[in-house]
Amino acid sequence: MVASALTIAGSDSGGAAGLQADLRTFLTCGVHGLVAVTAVTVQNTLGVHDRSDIPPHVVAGQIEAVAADMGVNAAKTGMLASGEIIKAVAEACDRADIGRDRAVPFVVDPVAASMHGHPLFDDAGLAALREELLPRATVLTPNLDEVRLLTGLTVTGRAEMHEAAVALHALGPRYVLVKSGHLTEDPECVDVLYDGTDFVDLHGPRFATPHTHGAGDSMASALTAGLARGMSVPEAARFGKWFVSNAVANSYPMGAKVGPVSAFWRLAPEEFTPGG
Ligand SMILES: Nc1ncnc2c1ncn2[C@@H]1O[C@H](COP(=O)(O)OP(=O)(O)O)[C@@H](O)[C@H]1O
Ligand SMILES: Cc1ncc(COP(=O)(O)O)c(N)n1
Repeated sequence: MVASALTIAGSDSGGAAGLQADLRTFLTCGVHGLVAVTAVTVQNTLGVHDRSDIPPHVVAGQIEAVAADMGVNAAKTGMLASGEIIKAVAEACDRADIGRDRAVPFVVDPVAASMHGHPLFDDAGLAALREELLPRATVLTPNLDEVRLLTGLTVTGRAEMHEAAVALHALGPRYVLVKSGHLTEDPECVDVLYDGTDFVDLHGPRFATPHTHGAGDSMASALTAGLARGMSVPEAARFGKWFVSNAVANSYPMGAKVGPVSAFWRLAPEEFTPGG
């Protein structure tokens, strides 16, 4: 049986982040990708220039249609665009048995802004994220900007990442995975997983590349793929960290500013020989 993973996310026309990064990661991690599109962004390496949100009932409909017919082994969120979409997602996830303490593990990546600083949801979205999604999350995967938005804590070092994980765990998720990409002074890139009792430090090198667009989405979607394939949360977190470290190591320039991380590093070399 091929496992399936669902991403509930926005489209990035630049193909670096959003549902495009998620589907590419699912593919290279050997799971079938299912999608509930929340918004279409007009985006390139310079920023998010425009967007159109999908009606909430259409977002919910996509989740329920694939869950009822095809089955979902794990699900994740990315850009959720608005409070109304978040409420519709929460209700659809309940109907599809997605969420902590339910059959289908749920990774909530609390994407609040693009790396260029453009907001990807409004104030109502932040309130709905706290009330509706954090308590439903099997794993919450914030970056350090999202930590500040959700807790008010400013993290400048590894010890503070542990404090932030404790504060976030109190908001309802089963596990918290705090991502360390923004601690640019740290020679290593150590993410932290916390289950309410124990901390697991996920070690990895810090690569000196400016091209990290889509790193967060790739980490969360590899983690989701691991869960879909039956890994435990700590195992899937290690898998996600391993996947994204390689994706950052193989990132490439494209466009005027920050280029994408690569999911290609897992693909086999081209075997077709023209005329052969
Ligand atoms: N320069 C880097 N070298 C190695 N890993 C990185 C680097 N930047 C980010 N990562 C990894 O990519 C993932 C995303 O990190 P982060 O940048 O904090 O999130 P986001 O992309 O959501 O802002 C994390 O697992 C982090 O450890
Ligand atoms: C549609 C969409 N979803 C998510 C992100 C966040 O990714 P990043 O932090 O790499 O900009 C994005 N820029 N666009």
